[in-house]
Amino acid sequence: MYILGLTGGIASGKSTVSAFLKKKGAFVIDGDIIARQVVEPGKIGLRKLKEAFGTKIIKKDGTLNRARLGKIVFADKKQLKRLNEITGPLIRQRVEEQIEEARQLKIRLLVLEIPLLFEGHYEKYCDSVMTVSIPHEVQLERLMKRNNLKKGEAQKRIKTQMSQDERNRRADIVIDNSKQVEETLTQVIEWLIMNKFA
Ligand SMILES: CC(C)(COP(=O)(O)OP(=O)(O)OC[C@H]1O[C@@H](n2cnc3c(N)ncnc32)[C@H](O)[C@@H]1O)[C@@H](O)C(=O)NCCC(=O)NCCS
Ligand SMILES: Nc1ncnc2c1ncn2[C@@H]1O[C@H](COP(=O)(O)OP(=O)(O)OP(=O)(O)O)[C@@H](O)[C@H]1O
Repeated sequence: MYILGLTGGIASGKSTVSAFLKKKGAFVIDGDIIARQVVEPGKIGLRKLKEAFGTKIIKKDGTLNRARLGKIVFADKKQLKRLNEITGPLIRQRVEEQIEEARQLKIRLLVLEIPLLFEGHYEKYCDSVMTVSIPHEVQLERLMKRNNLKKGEAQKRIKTQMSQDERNRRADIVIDNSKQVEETLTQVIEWLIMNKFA
């Protein structure tokens, strides 16, 4: 089984690329989905978050108030560290389990889509790492639009992550997503063909 790591800054286009890879037959493990599952009602993750951040981050229906927690952690590094210490190990455990499940299924191409791939050293599970890259201004614009954030808030979120230059330096493949989606997917197809997955 070939494991391709897929990463990129917030709103860079990872989901766009991974949806395409899925369409082309890859099996995708999505870090953002796992991050949501580990804090579902009844899970130990949610209990720990409640202990750390208080009941103000829990909605009336018992689910996590993601917008409220996001406001707290993306404005304060210490709080973000606290969040990561709680969710990080839970996410890693599920990722490792899902990699094993994929091995049993004899999957040929497994995509590990993890926003904080290098920060969490997930490259150690991967045969190679692809990063989706866009200029800072485009990233800011797409993030503000998608998450309905003010410029300052969007800038803060971007700043909590590794710089794009650093990520591009560490990755094996850099996909430019600054133009039309079709142009982005052409680069992905080229990689699939070169590596005999298409
Ligand atoms: C803070 C939370 C509640 C905000 O929820 P929200 O629905 O607004 O965002 P969502 O989960 O869809 O994440 C959107 C993007 O934010 C960025 N992001 C998420 N968590 C983090 C983090 N801890 N550090 C830096 N960037 C992050 C990623 O680029 C991610 O793709 C949520 O992101 C969370 O629980 N984060 C901790 C889990 C985690 O580390 N997720 C990353 C997956 S490896
Ligand atoms: N080439 C493109 N041109 C214009 N808009 C794009 C392009 N690629 C992606 N987008 C838009 O930018 C936003 C971010 O894309 P996407 O959700 O794929 O990024 P992501 O890296 O998965 O984000 P996150 O990690 O924050 O969840 C989306 O609203 C998407 O529709």
